[in-house]
Amino acid sequence: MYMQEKYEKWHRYINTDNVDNVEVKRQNISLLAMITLAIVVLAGLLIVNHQEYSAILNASIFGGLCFVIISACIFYLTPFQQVGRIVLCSGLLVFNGMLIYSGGTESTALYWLFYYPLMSYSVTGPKWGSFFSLCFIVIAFFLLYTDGAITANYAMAERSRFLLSSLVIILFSFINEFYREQSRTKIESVSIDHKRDANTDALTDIPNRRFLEASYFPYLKANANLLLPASLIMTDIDHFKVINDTYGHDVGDKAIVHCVNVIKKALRNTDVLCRVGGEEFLVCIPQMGIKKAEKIAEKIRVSLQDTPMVLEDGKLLTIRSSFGVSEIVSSDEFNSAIKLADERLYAAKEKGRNRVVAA
Ligand SMILES: Nc1nc2c(ncn2[C@@H]2O[C@H](COP(=O)(O)OP(=O)(O)OP(=O)(O)O)[C@@H](O)[C@H]2O)c(=O)[nH]1
Repeated sequence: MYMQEKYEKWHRYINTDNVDNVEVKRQNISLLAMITLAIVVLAGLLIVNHQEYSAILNASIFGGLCFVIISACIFYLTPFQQVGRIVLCSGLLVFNGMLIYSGGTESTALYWLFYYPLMSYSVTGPKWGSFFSLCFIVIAFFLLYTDGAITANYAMAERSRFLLSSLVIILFSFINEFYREQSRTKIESVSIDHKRDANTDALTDIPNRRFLEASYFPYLKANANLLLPASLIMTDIDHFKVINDTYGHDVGDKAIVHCVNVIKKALRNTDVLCRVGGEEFLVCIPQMGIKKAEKIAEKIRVSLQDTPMVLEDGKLLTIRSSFGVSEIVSSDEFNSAIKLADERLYAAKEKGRNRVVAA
């Protein structure tokens, strides 16, 4: 869910799952590919070659395999997915150091290590990818250029070419990942702005009916244990056509904004006010039964009646409204609760308007 301080509280309920999901999927697929590949290659090497390998090489391959399995468990079995990614990259970093140290079969270990910067950027993103790549280069430099630090037998030219080509890979991995991240953030913010606009009523700046169906009701359903019972208050300005016909459409628009401001003042920060029709609004009140909601509706009715709109010539225009209240007890009742609130609203109109009907 989207949350940013400059926006109003209801914006955080706008469903942005499809915006964030693609990036998470990309990182997860990279991780899955890396885990699968690492398990197949490391287990295969151990099974086939363990008799030919030195003890330190067998130990480093086995240690690498354990790290991969531990990180896969953290990633898939706990909520700490970034920790799983970091454990994987840390484990493979240690494993790479041990490979450089032992040299692998006939000191060919360096050929196996170019994957690491690419993998760490792809799995953990630009910041952690740079951190792991930097550690990788520092460890490789130390091992390759410290006399007696390793048992492997690399040619001098091989050492310098390995470090240089690793640096080139790191540079391009960084550029790639950094700008991909920037463009993703930009696209994400444009996409979120579009979503926000599509969920907002242009005249009043409050959420519209689409917000209810696409974002808010799914949010209430997902958190039913915490937020239900909830109540709905449907309200419709009385004789609004007369206001339009008497004062003009512009004053009609201002009257709608005036009502929104008055209704908002009677609500809590967690309540959501939506414009669901021309002069029809729906208030959603989580964690509230119908009895209390009826009182809130009455409070709104009275404050609308007692807060006339000031016209341009200074005259006062009293706006009244009718209300229908219903309750959502379980998460399959959203549509029926809206229908019931609507029916009660029209019962209030039938009974003479400017009243609340809740039964
Ligand atoms: N100014 C303005 N008028 C609107 C807007 N949306 C709808 N309307 C008008 O609101 C009026 C609603 O009229 P009706 O549905 O007959 O309802 P009413 O006059 O309020 O009568 P009751 O609801 O029965 O009390 C219509 O004339 C619409 O054109 C809007 O955004 N701005």
